[in-house]
Amino acid sequence: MTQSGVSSQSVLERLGLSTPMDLVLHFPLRYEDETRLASLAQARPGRSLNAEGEVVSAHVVTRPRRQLVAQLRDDTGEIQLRWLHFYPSQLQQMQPGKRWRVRGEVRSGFNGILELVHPKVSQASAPLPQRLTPVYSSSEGLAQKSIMRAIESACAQLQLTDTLPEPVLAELGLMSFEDAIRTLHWPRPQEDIHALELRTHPAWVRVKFDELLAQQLSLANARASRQLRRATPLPPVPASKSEAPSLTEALLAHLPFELTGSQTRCLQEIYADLLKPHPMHRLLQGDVGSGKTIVAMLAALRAVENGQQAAVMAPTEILAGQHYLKFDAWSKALGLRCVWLCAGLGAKVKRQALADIESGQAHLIVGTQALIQDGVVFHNLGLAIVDEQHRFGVSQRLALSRKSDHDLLPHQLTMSATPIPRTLAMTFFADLDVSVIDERPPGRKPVKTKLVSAGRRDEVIASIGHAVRDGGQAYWVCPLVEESEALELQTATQTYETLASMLPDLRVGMVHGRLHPNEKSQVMQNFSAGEIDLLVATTVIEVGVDVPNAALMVIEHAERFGLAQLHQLRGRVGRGSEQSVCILLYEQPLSQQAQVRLRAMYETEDGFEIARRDLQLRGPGEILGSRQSGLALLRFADYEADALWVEKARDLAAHLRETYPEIAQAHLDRWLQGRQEFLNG
Ligand SMILES: Nc1ncnc2c1ncn2[C@@H]1O[C@H](COP(=O)(O)OP(=O)(O)OP(=O)(O)O)[C@@H](O)[C@H]1O
Repeated sequence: MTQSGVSSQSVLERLGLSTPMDLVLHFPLRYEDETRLASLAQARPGRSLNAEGEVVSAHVVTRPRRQLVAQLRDDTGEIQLRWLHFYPSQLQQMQPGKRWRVRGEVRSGFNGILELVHPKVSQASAPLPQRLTPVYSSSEGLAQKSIMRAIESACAQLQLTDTLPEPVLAELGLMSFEDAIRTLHWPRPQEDIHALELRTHPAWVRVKFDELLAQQLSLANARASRQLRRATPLPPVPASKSEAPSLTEALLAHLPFELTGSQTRCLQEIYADLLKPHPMHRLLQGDVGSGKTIVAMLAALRAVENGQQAAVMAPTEILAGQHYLKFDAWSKALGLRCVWLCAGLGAKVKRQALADIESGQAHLIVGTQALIQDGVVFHNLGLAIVDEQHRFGVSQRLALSRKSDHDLLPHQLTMSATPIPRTLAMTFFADLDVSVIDERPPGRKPVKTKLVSAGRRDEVIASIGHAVRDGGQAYWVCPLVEESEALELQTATQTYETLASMLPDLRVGMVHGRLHPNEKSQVMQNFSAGEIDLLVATTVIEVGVDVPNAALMVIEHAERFGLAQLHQLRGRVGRGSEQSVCILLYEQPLSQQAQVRLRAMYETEDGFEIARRDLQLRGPGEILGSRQSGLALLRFADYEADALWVEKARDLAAHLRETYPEIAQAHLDRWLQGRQEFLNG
């Protein structure tokens, strides 16, 4: 029991330390060196001191407040000891003539007198510890000693045997597990405290490597278990005897453009997966406007050609609606039926849609989360396409895959317009195969980005008037109000009214999150059809909106938006052959972070570069979604600083699984203890 009466066990559990492995991996925050004694003359302000001496005097002073002050002396000098709160026993302890060992941080007190405030006091001449003293993060009611004892007993219980064979350690230049753990908890005096605290010490390298290895093994297991699942292979279907072109050939002939090399390569990668009797699990990445939609449609057609259905799910009605417009137009051209499903459908239309999905009359189905609701029964779902997957929870993503019959899983293609560097993707989405569209359709001019201070708002409004009178269309993106959707709507409405009155000859429209889905898609359709000149919008237009004639975008209060979000928004322009302009209106003063973001937007239009800078600003967890990326599995390793080890861990994981599965299992078992995330990858 601890002083407060709470058991140490329950405090440890509150700290998340419930298994022996949790305790073994509860490393010190810092260390103190009590293995050497210094003389009092060596005391320096700001440094810690471990010294012995004799009490010369001790008394209680009452001004400015009651406190205990003592003087300690050795052959070289003196130091003052001070307690702001004290027990009578401490006054007793400090009787003149007694010798003590004291330890603490030296500070320069009143009149420059060097002193230790609340020093640690122990017997003089006691043997010095042989190891550096660890200091652990703790919680009220749990003494450092109790944590140390718990860790010691956990180490004894686990025995710290190595999961990796000697030759592997030698080849990688790694310390043994036991040495690493002992060094981290009880370092020898000669160890480099700095490297230990900065987590660059070889002992840290070993722990981080073990963690990365467990992560890679876990992801590889997830991938392997997918290989055991079955899916219907979707091979190319030869054109019919009548020599009519296949659906794919017909669509390619119908398109007003040729696929880029990048699109073709990604499509080939998808086709190769679809040939297999296991479910595809591929991420299609491409910068904004790189042309992912047509690649997804061609993949969907491969399912349809094989007599299977394909479904496309997107996280917002606007995005799903944009996809639907395209998929439906292509379907009509091919004589196929594409069905739309979202929450706001009227009862009759919904009934018909559900019936068509179940009977197989619907070849393609596009919609929102409504697709994974209980009432939706697919006739035979061969391919599930999920857009902007990081916006869905894991269970929602998987739910669509489970919408197939029996034990056959559909193939799964996820799409993302938030490109992350390829190596990062391969490392952290190790359970996904990745295709990247890294080329833009030809003829696109780079978007001109201008940073304009809010003081020049009126000039900007006037320039919209000019652009529209020249036949263009424009977006005006309203400020993000994170705290309140209602306030955001209010701002949008005011902006709409101001712009409409300042630009009376323009047809101004407005779209925001609170609109009924049908109204939203009506506004978007009107804008696409050129019936609206200026669209005032909240960030609902962030993803997927594709109106090539809109070549001007103004983002108000650009400093409030995240970098990825600004890039997505800007991606709505620059989709036609016209020169596009994106005006970032900002309000002074700018925070340091906002300056970095706006500068990045000004300097580059490359989504991968933007993603790289965003990673630096926000760290990967925010961007990738920590749960689905395997990042949740990492407590110690850092994706960037330890990139070199990530690759080695990946190689070793593959080697062990192939050649020494029992070692792979033992390693994973050790790291699994208490870490549920490792269980299913
Ligand atoms: N190979 C191509 N050549 C010319 N235009 C193309 C090509 N591929 C796609 N496009 C056109 O480029 C525009 C952008 O394509 P798409 O909407 O698929 O981009 P995206 O990758 O989905 O981007 P976002 O994530 O921003 O929506 C569309 O108007 C599309 O018709």
